Amino acid sequence: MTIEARNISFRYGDKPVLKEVSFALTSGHFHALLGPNGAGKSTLFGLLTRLLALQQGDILMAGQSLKNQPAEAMRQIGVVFQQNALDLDLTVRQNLMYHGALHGLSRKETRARGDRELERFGLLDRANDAVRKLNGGHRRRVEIARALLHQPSLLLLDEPTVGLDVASRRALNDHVRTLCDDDGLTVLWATHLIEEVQQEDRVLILHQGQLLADGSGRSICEAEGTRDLAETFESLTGAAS
Ligand SMILES: Nc1ncnc2c1ncn2[C@@H]1O[C@H](COP(=O)(O)OP(=O)(O)OP(=O)(O)O)[C@@H](O)[C@H]1O
Repeated sequence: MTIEARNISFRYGDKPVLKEVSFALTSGHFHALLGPNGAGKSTLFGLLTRLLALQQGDILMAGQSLKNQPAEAMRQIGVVFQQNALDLDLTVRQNLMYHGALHGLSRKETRARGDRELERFGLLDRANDAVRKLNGGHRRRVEIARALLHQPSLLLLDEPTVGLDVASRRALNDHVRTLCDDDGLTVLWATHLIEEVQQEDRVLILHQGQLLADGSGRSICEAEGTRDLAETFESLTGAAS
């Protein structure tokens, strides 16, 4: 189950921001969408999540066209946006129950799935706490648990570690990798932080709206003749990591 972007171009007014971007993700893998600030990552996320309307090209989610079968396509994805989108005054479980209801899941089903996710995330004992009492890393975990409630095959995360300390960033990144290994989830993780990307990852480097590299971290470095991804990123984008 994968995402395929076909020839995506996008402009704000007369300003081109994405230029003929095409890629196909590999099922069950962790993909890093790496780009400096302003590269167009959030715009691409906006298109993948239908916050923005496609202007040119199409996106297939597990084979469903965003243009022609938007409801079916959207059911395939779970999304974690850059900004925290939980209700701080509701408990962890209430946040999950509400999301389950939005997806048409029964209360029983939502509770069972929610508890299973919370347990995996080591947060089941916090289910009845108001989200406000959780630290930033735990709040993000609850958001991921919520994004997985309707059992999507694809998980999209837009700079999910913004505002977290180094240890929480690493824990979150490791956790999402485990989801790929354990559940066969296909992940697209947007970031401008090279330390969140590993040589084994599929890496898509976006710069000024163009996809400059697409392949395993290792193969991209070999093609560029660089020692590591940090050097590759700097040589392709001019951005120091
Ligand atoms: N609503 C908008 N109207 C006009 N220009 C915009 C708008 N949103 C973004 N842009 C511009 O589009 C370009 C790409 O922005 P985008 O937010 O997609 O990049 P990004 O890679 O996500 O960067 P960041 O990490 O800073 O969010 C930037 O030059 C930005 O200034």
